[in-house]
Amino acid sequence: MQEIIKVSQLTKTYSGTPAADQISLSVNRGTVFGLIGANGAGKSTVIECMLGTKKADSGKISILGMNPLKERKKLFEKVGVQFQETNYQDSITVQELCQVTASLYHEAEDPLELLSRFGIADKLKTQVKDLSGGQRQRLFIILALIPKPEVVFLDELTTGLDARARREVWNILSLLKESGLTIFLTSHFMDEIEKLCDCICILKKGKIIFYGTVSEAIDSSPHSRFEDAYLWYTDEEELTYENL
Ligand SMILES: Nc1ncnc2c1ncn2[C@@H]1O[C@H](COP(=O)(O)OP(=O)(O)OP(=O)(O)O)[C@@H](O)[C@H]1O
Repeated sequence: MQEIIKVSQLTKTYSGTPAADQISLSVNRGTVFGLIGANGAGKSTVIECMLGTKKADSGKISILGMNPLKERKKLFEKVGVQFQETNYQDSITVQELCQVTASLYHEAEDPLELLSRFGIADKLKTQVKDLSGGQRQRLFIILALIPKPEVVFLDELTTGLDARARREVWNILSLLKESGLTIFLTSHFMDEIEKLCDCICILKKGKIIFYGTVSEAIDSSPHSRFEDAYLWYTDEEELTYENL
């Protein structure tokens, strides 16, 4: 299997406190990798350093054989990104946003074809702010796919979606995986991680506390359900009980 992403010993510190501490991971082509952990565990920091939007203090990062800091422009022709708090101007329509995005790349997918494939071609003239949550997330996936990427980064893609919309997004991601796309995602939903990810990495306070498959995570914990195992790894279980 071809290694698409390789991170070795990545460290990023804010005011002396490491937000990412000696992180090493590897993602093979056509697989789905899930980076998980509690709020503040360091997921966004790791992703931003991987994409070169933040500079790591130390460590090596290679995506599609490129260094994201040195070859950012070239890399972004091959990588699709959807960030957690992407803000678009309020009055922009779906069509305008797709066109602006497509214009950023040498070789772009036809947005109309993608909109049709994901069932929102009828929303072309709709303003992005007027889309439902599920339609907006589908649009964000489409925007990430416009550069015809070999790998996509999806940060908390299904947050705020209802159960049906989440399932729709899962189906889309499964189809994309079948088509050979490599997917790197973060999520706070363990059912989603269990359903989609071939390999996971659990972060706690910037450090990797588990790396492997969901089944391995369950097997190495005292629990039989993945969410219980995750809470056990991250010590969130007590907190959850206290909150009940
Ligand atoms: N620019 C910054 N300056 C100082 N501290 C920061 C900065 N960015 C992040 N941090 C800190 O680094 C730690 C990791 O934050 P990060 O956003 O990477 O976590 P996360 O796992 O993505 O969290 P969430 O699930 O809430 O999105 C947190 O303690 C956060 O407060």
